[in-house]
Amino acid sequence: MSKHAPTPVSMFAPNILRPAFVEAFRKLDPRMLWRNPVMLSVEVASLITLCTFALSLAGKNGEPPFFTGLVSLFLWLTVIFSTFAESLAEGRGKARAASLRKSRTEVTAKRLRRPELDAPYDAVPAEQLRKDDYILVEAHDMIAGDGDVVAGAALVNEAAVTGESAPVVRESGGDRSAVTGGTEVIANSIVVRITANPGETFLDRMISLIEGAKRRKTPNEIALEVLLIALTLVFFLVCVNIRPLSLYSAGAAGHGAPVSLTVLVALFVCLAPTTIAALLPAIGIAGMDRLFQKNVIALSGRAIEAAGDVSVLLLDKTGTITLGNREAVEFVPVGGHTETEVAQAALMASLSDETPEGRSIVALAREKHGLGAELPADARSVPFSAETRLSGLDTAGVKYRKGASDSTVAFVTSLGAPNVPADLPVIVDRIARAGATPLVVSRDADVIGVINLKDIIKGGIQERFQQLRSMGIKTVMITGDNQLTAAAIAAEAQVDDFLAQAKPEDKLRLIREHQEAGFMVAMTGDGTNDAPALAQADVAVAMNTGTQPAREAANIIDLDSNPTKLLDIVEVGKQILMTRGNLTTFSISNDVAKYFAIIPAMLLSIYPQLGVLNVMRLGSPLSAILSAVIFNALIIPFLVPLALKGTKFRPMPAERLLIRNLLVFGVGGVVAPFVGIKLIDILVGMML
Ligand SMILES: Nc1ncnc2c1ncn2[C@@H]1O[C@H](COP(=O)(O)OP(=O)(O)OP(=O)(O)O)[C@@H](O)[C@H]1O
Ligand SMILES: [K+]
Ligand SMILES: [Mg+2]
Repeated sequence: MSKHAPTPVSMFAPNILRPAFVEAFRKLDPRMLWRNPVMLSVEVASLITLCTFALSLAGKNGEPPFFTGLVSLFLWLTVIFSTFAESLAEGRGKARAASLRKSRTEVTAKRLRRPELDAPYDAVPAEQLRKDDYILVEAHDMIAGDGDVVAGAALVNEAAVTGESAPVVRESGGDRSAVTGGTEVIANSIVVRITANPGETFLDRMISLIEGAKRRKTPNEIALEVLLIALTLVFFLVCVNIRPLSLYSAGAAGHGAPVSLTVLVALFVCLAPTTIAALLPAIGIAGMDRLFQKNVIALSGRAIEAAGDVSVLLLDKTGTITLGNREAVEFVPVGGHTETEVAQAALMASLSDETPEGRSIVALAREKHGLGAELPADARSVPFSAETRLSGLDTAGVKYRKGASDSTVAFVTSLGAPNVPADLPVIVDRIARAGATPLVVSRDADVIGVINLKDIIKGGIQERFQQLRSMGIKTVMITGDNQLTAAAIAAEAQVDDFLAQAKPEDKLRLIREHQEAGFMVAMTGDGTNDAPALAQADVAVAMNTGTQPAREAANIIDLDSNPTKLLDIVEVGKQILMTRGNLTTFSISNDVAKYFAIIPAMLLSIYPQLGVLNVMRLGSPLSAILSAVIFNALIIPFLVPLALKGTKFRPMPAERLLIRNLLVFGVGGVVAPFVGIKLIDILVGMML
């Protein structure tokens, strides 16, 4: 269906592996590594062992150089495997960012002196454009910056940003007015009001995000990291105290050697939670990348993780569940008026209405009834707002209005002596029950008729809502539209619940209520009137086809404008949380085996009784320590594919999943090193 910009398919493709390898060494710089304190401590440990290796080469250290050398080598590898995993996770994003940069070529903009299609303009380089400048974009021009269409309508090719090759309509007035810099107009001309200064555009944000420049740790990540640092500190203190203890004990026993610095450092690294610390950054980055491959731009990792815990999804109707091009298809008279009268009044009420609905009414009046009119000189226009749900025009002392049924009836009532025909509710009902939007037309205090605005539900939406339901996520449609239309669309789309006649503040309130009840709330929307609700939601997904305010209030943008994308977002969110938990369990239960390998080896010469702990029957004390260090390093690349691809997601109840994972990774984490260290010990024994 959609053609994506050429990006490397696999994280392990050669053109990703090679730069990641170089990057892995660059990340060894302590100024970069300090973001991962546990790995920084391993780097310091590697440096120390490098020194003990140099000393043993010079014969100033009792230990054999092969031992100190191999320990040092594998400690360095432990750090490099970690930086390599992170670089691999960033790889595909960097490649895509590079191709985005290329598409952001030098553009010349036509800066208008007045915000009109035929006003004179100056040609200026795109970098000189500022917020609130107006530019003219004609066929085959590249749009020079982010903005809103304020006049005209055009076909735009957004492939550079979305990877989608089918052109989309961008027009002034409605919920499809936002344009993105770097995309190309392929037919017609538009006037665009620039909304972002150079360097702050959507493309810029996207590039810096996927390059990792703006990546912040999520609260979950920080919490886990604090735990890992605390564990590391504890093991550090243990190791620091072993040396004086062993010195004293060796003296008191009169035999045995005190524990060497190399062995202490090795012990420290083996006990510290290095496996999870090494893979922690890669897990989050890879998750964002997996979403990105699905054309979803997450502006924060926190939003994705919140999606893993979402229990309610609110969606707006028009433009989110439906295609959003509500078009007038019929004028229906009431109270003995004629169809032409309705068309006439509807036309007058829409002459200055720049929304797509308004324009479609003018078009229908012209095409079907041959009507047309110039905007009268004395006209005072009443623009549509989501608050009033009404729009119209006052001219020559006559008030023309059209709007939601209750709003229009309330308006004519407010004028005094209203004429609301008895057949109005019947007509409004008929249209609404079919899932269309009825707009009631009035001329002063007279209700003349009803406009039928049709909209179409996006394809394949029902089964995706069904899937959300099976994951325990409730879907609620909120719309400014009337009860009957809302009910009809809700039934067709198969959402769990709906709220009709909602004003922007109702959407906001509904979200707050759910949040106060302790639920994580996701909101999907496209309109300016959705922006406050989007800003309040924990997970706020804006359709890329939506308005600029909606896209700014959101923390996730779906380039494909598909409301059911939340399913993918939830899945990736859950995967990130699960992968992190699983690898932490694995990493910590690994320690059990390492105790059995290292402690007896280390203190055997002082306390021969410790031999009973040597259940693994490892070759020699040196080989035991070496094997533990090698295992500790090699387990990281072994787990990289799991960290990057994420734990396979299974829709099952959370508790069962938790127990299953604890069993697999907890027990696996204990068993794996017993087997691994024993095997490496045999290999080391054969080499010596
Ligand atoms: N141009 C217009 N002139 C007059 N009334 C309109 C116009 N456009 C919409 N309406 C009426 O106002 C109501 C609210 O419209 P609005 O687009 O704000 O709804 P919304 O909350 O965005 O809907 P949704 O949530 O379904 O997108 C519509 O249901 C319709 O009855
Ligand atoms: K470790
Ligand atoms: Mg809307």
